[in-house]
Formats: sequence, structure tokens, C-alpha cells
Amino acid sequence: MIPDALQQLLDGVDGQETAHWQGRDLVMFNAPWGELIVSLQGAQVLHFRPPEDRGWLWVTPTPQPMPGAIRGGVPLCWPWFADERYADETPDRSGTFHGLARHAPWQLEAADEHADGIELHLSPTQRLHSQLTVRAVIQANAQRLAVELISENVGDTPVKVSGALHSYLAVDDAHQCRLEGLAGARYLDKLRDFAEGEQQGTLAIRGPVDRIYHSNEAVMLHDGPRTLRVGKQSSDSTVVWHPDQQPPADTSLEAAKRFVCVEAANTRLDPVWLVPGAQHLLGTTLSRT
Ligand SMILES: O=P(O)(O)OC[C@H]1O[C@H](O)[C@H](O)[C@@H](O)[C@@H]1O
Repeated sequence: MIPDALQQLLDGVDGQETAHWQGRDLVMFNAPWGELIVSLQGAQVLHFRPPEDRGWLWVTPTPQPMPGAIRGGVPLCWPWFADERYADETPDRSGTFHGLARHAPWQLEAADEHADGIELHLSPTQRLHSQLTVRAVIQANAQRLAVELISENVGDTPVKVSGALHSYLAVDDAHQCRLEGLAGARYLDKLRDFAEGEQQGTLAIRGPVDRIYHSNEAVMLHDGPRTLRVGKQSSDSTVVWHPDQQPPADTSLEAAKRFVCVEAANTRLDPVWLVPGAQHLLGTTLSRT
């Protein structure tokens, strides 16, 4: 579910086009395999809709201005998740929440479109870290959307990294949703000062949720008759976030009912130590069941 103005821009696209929205440069695709919008601020997928379905992702109708990040789609949190500033190079570790990548300008390096779908390769226009490089690969076809974030240590000392593919999944009503796949997983509850818990059965969203689950399993998001599968790669943390009655300033109460975040992440539970020359691929794959 995306803002009307964004949908109108997309409706005028046949094939691939660039556009400008809310101060951001966008790459838009309207093709037989589906609709896809990527913002070059943060290499952020804002929208994906396969044929004969509705959009899988949610974007706030009232985004904050640049250089703030757009709330919605799949923001790339890198090289740290939340306030876990392991790779923060500022002297007092005062770097921005969720890292540098989602605010930074990225460039499209390659777009390989074929009859069944597309593969996009993006990288930041400038290095974001003295020792780390990062790139993103986005694949879309009529069955799935995959986002990969690939970090490499090009320096000469080990670097500790965390991050997240912070997917905002569009739902009819968050309070009607059930998340399956987390039963038995231990979690840290960020709303209770990181108290530990263990998930019993399915997770229903009945109020605010902000939890880091120690799990590498796929999550099935049941939203009425619809189910979206959130798969992941090289991620032992799954973050589930829904702000309920206290949405952030860039989102109305009404709009906040329409998303649930299920994030493939590396967090304090499973930070990645990258030794010189090593690469790490954090991935998520969304698909219908
Ligand atoms: O408002 P943002 O910086 O985009 O963060 C939004 C949310 O992201 C994650 O899911 C965190 O676990 C939450 O604690 C945070 O509130």
C-alpha cells in the first residue's frame, strides 16, 4: 500500500522510468512480472506488486523530508541495527539510529531485466565506512521479491557489523494479523528493557510489539485470507515491530494499522565479525504461499 501520489506516478510508467517524489530519485518498473519502485535514497524498495495481487509493502503517506529516511518499503539498516553502533566510526559513537545506509544516496549500477523479472545492483555513491563496502541486490519476479545486502571488509582489521532489512509489510489491519514460525524462539523485548521471553505459539499483534527473536526460521504473516512468507538468509535475528497507538511522528494512527514490520536482521544476538577480506550476505525473500 503506497501513497496515492506515488501510485499515480507509477500508473504512468510503461516499462522502466525514473521519477522524482518527495525529494527522492526513484526507479520505477511497470512490467508483466509486476510493479517495483526503488528509491535511490538508501536503495530502498518502496513498492512491489506482482500481477493479480495487491502491493506487499507499505509506505507512509506523510514521509519526513530529506535527508530523513522514508518510513516504508524495505529500508536498509547498515552497518548497525538500532543503537548497536559496533561499526560507528564517530568519536563519540553518536551515529544515526539504524546506521548510515538508509539516508545515503545510492546509484543503480546494473539492471538486468528479462521476460520473467528483474535483478538490480546498487551501491552507495560514496564509501560509508573506512573499512567496509556494501552493495545491494534486488530481485523481483511474479513469485517473489528478494533483497540482499552484501558487506565486505576491505580493511586490515576485523569489524563487527549488525543490520536489518526492515520490511514494512502491508496488511489490512495489524490487530487481525498472526505471525507463525517463531514458536519456541527466545526473544528480547525492547519494550520491557530487553527482558527475555519465549514465544508460545503464534504471535498476534494486540498492542505495541518491539522484539528481537533469536531465530533463523521463515515467518508466515497471516493477514485474513492472505499469507506472506518472509524468508531470510544469514540472519539469526528476526525483529518484529508494530508501534500500535504510539506511531512515530511521520505516521498517523490510522496509517500505522496498515503495516507490520518483520525484519531479517543481525543484532546484538548474532552480530557478524567480518575479518579482512570476508563478505557477509544478509538476505530476505518475500513470497506468497
Ligand atoms: O523510527 P525508526 O528509526 O525507523 O525505527 C523504527 C523501529 O525499528 C526497529 O524495528 C526497532 O526495533 C524499533 O525499536 C524502532 O522503533
